[in-house]
Amino acid sequence: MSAPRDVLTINVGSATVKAAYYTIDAQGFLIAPVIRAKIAVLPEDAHAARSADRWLSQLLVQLPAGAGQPTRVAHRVVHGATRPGPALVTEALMTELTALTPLAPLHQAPALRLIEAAGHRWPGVPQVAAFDTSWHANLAPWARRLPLPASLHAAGVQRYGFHGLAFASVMRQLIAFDPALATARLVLVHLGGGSSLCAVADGRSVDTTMGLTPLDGVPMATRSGTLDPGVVLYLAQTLAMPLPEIEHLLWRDSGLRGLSGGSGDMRELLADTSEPAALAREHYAMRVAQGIAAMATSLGGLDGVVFSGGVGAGAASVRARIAAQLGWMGLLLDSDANLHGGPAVHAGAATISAWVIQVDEEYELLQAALALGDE
Ligand SMILES: Nc1ncnc2c1ncn2[C@@H]1O[C@H](COP(=O)(O)OP(=O)(O)O)[C@@H](O)[C@H]1O
Ligand SMILES: CC(=O)OP(=O)(O)O
Ligand SMILES: [Mg+2]
Repeated sequence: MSAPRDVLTINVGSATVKAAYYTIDAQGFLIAPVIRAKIAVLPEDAHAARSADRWLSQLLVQLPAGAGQPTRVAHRVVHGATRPGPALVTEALMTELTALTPLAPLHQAPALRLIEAAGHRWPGVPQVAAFDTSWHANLAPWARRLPLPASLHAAGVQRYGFHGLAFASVMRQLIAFDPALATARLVLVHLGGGSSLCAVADGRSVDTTMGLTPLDGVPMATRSGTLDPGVVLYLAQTLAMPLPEIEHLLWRDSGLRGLSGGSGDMRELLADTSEPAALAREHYAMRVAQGIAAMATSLGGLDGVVFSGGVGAGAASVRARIAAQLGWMGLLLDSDANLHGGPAVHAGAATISAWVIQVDEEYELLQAALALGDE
């Protein structure tokens, strides 16, 4: 198989679907500007099977006509269980990834349907899947284990962690700014539609806030994050709430949306002067700040914090509010630098450096496509 020349990348997030089109030479160097496309995921897109082909069309019309003939397509697939790296899409792989669908209901099915839609549109064009979970392949054993019996661990009920392409992108860019950070103790704070934190030592994930599914950890736009498991039992047993309703509640009606009683979109919440919106912002910032301290504890100390994602990189006031809880540990932001979005946003007196990075998951997908280029 010859080296890929035109790579289309597709990244299904919970709030957005992002595509990028790369034209590269045989050595993998870009020979034309990257072209990007983005669409919002709407509530009616919950029925992913019907949305994938339309999403692909909507993305393609944002790309120039010549960009319609990729020689390789690379997809972000959120759940890859313990797969350590990207893989070429085969029927066997699709079967394996389909079995993981219940563990990532907002992401897995849409990504798999997009793989099928691209397969129909460009028959014979090789496709690559790159997994969010692969970044966490070296989690500390104690972090990998959930506090449950070993038989469940053996059955796959473990912490996998997510946002791996985003974290890889953050580290790639961060090290370019300051090579010394390659060996530092870092907490990566990815706040988007979904949000998770990652404790990084020597460039590797050792702990993270998401677990078996991307429902765990800090509260998100519409997901609850960590919740007393007794709540789920109470909803089912005492309130007789059917399981599909519980699932809908936890994935789509909780987090910022549940707290505010309205929007889960941080841009809207920041403009909302109501009391529930204020409570939602406060709860969110406190839980994220606690998460940073928890991840720092996993590392035994902290050298740097990096904010990313739509909220993390886009909302200076949210960063300021989170950092305001962590001054005691030496996280101090420079208000001007923070307002302007960095990349370095720490104050002179800070003992922990702070950064803002725009993730480029699409570039990580390109690397995955190139890595499998000659198979
Ligand atoms: N400038 C901004 N300020 C605050 N929030 C923002 C900003 N830009 C985007 N967001 C929020 O970021 C979320 C989308 O983040 P993103 O990382 O792009 O999405 P996804 O999780 O789908 O990858 C949306 O919920 C939106 O509320
Ligand atoms: C894993 C996950 O939640 O991804 P996103 O934030 O892109 O929805
Ligand atoms: Mg994302």
